[in-house]
Amino acid sequence: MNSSAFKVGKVFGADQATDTIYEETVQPLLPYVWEGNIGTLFAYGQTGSGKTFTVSGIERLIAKSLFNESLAGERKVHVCIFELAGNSALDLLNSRAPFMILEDSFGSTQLVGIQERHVQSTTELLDIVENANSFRQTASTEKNDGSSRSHAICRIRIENPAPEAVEDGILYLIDLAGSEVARDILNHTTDRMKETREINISLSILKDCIRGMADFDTATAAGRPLKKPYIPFRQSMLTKVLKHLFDPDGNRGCRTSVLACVNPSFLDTGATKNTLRYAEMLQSTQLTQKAAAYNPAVPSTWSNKDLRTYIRMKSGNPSIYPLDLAPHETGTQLLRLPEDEFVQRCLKSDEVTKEQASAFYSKLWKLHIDSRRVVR
Ligand SMILES: Nc1ncnc2c1ncn2[C@@H]1O[C@H](COP(=O)(O)OP(=O)(O)OP(=O)(O)O)[C@@H](O)[C@H]1O
Repeated sequence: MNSSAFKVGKVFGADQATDTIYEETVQPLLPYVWEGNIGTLFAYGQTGSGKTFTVSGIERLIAKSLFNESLAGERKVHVCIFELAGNSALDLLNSRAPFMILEDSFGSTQLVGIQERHVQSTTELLDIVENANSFRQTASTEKNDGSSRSHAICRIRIENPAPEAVEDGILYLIDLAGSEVARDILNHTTDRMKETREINISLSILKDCIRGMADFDTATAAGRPLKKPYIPFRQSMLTKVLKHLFDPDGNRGCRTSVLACVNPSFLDTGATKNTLRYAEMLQSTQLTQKAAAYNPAVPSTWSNKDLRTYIRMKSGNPSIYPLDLAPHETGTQLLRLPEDEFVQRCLKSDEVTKEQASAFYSKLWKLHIDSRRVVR
């Protein structure tokens, strides 16, 4: 017999409960997300290896943790749940209505047309998750009678109502569709073959992104960073949603836990080795981004202090009072303000005219758009 060794963060055996997996992999993400960062959990592995079982269990445990007293500070919790099947993005909280996945001018992924629910208790969140799961597309495969034939994503957005809060925290819980090997798809119909092909394409783009990040990290660690890695995250809807992990120009703090699920059977050895190979690659990559450093030409990197300095220096004569225009906002938050409100705030400063305020709004936006061109 040949044996193979893989280095991963932690190993959980068949006798371990989902609670243990949750405590060691996902619970540590919660305080991080609570403070305005992005946490991601994704489960991958071949069909029938326990992804849906584990992620559903974790969703239930999160519903309990989010509303207990251990996380300090007032927050609002918003949830949306959707699936990515083939080339469609479908809203599981709105009877599988289609919606679009787009990128805004700040480089953030936006789910346009999806329904997001404000939840205030564990029971409410549990009901929503259960309701969404009942809409999920499943079918029987050789390995799993209730196999998920789509990627299911639960996005929990944590809004901090405090005025000085920076960004909303986001937790993504992702149950990927299972990969199937050739032996298991011999009896599939044409439609099922097409579906399997689409699943395999999106999983393969995910792997390309992981490999791209791993190569970049290895080169950087060895002191010879690649110029700018090409990571094909815009090639599938799944990796567009996971853009925060793969975009080399990303500027949000994020941490990720990955569950690599395997079947302990002799016939599945090939698929298991493949899953573990990527788990090992992910272990060294860690998919952790740091917030972008301050750049005077990129308004989305400005703190409130940087923004106030810019307003003081560049708002013209008479100058706009920084405290009137941006009492606590960052560069990104000020840019997201509707133009009317921006102008109204400027008009609080002595002798500032509407024309001057509008011109300053345009100047800031021009700088932002130019900075996006440089970033790309
Ligand atoms: N830890 C576990 N304990 C008990 N039963 C489990 C466990 N993990 C999975 N199962 C059972 O194994 C079967 C397959 O699991 P599951 O549907 O979670 O696999 P999957 O990886 O999501 O598959 P697919 O990719 O086909 O959707 C289910 O009947 C599930 O209840």
